[in-house]
Amino acid sequence: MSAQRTNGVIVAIDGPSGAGKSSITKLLAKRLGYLHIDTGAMFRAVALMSQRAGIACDDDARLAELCRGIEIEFEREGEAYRVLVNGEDVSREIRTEEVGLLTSCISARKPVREALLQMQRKMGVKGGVILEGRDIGTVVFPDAEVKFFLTASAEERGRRRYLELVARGEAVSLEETIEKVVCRDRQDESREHAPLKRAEDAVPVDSTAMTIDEVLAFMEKTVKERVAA
Ligand SMILES: Nc1ncnc2c1ncn2[C@@H]1O[C@H](COP(=O)(O)OP(=O)(O)O)[C@@H](O)[C@H]1O
Ligand SMILES: Nc1ccn([C@@H]2O[C@H](COP(=O)(O)OP(=O)(O)O)[C@@H](O)[C@H]2O)c(=O)n1
Repeated sequence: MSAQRTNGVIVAIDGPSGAGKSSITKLLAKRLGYLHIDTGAMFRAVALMSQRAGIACDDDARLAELCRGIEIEFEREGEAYRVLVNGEDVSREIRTEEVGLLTSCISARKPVREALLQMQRKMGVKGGVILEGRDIGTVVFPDAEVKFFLTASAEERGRRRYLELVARGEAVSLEETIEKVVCRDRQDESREHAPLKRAEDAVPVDSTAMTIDEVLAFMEKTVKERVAA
């Protein structure tokens, strides 16, 4: 293990939307006493700020300038966490479907990826962390001690997202939600910089027919075995 990992190992969890990354990471981090870093929330925060500033999705110069002036923090309170941008709590605002789709465009831009890469490495370098996203095991921490690639069928991931939106009171259809999930995945997989893909040494986990508890138990066991080895 790298000498910089004074707090423990780094666990990377990557995968497409709705695979269960955030839910599992939150629970796994609690069990292991590790810090949870939701990198998707960081990209969402940048997307929200670019929307507010009226920056076009492909205006790299203005996106670079925006990123230079942004400070993103996670404020933790028990199991919950808030996402702060320059001190403002944007936790709710970044979770809409609209911001999700915009995020997928913004996150493909090089200046945005470079800025967040530096922030994420700084947050995780000491170890004792689980980072979840799309490129953690391939780009952010290719030397992470444990890597998972969490997937589920597009139908199941769309169904999960649909249930979440309905519970929030949003009027959406199942078909439309599955379509949006598939569209965002395709965009994330086909981009030039840090596309969504499984690292060769990541453990694949297909959660289509697994409960959250089953996925959690498998990952916890895997991390503990790797750490012991
Ligand atoms: N294995 C699972 N079985 C059923 N529902 C799940 C499972 N994993 C996650 N979910 C639910 O699916 C939704 C999306 O999960 P989330 O953790 O936000 O995925 P991601 O972070 O990969 O986008 C949440 O409502 C979550 O409770
Ligand atoms: N490490 C990461 C994390 C997220 N992202 C981008 O951010 C978007 C939102 O990520 P998220 O994890 O919050 O999305 P959901 O899985 O919650 O739908 C993704 O669709 C990607 O475009 C990324 O490019 N790299």
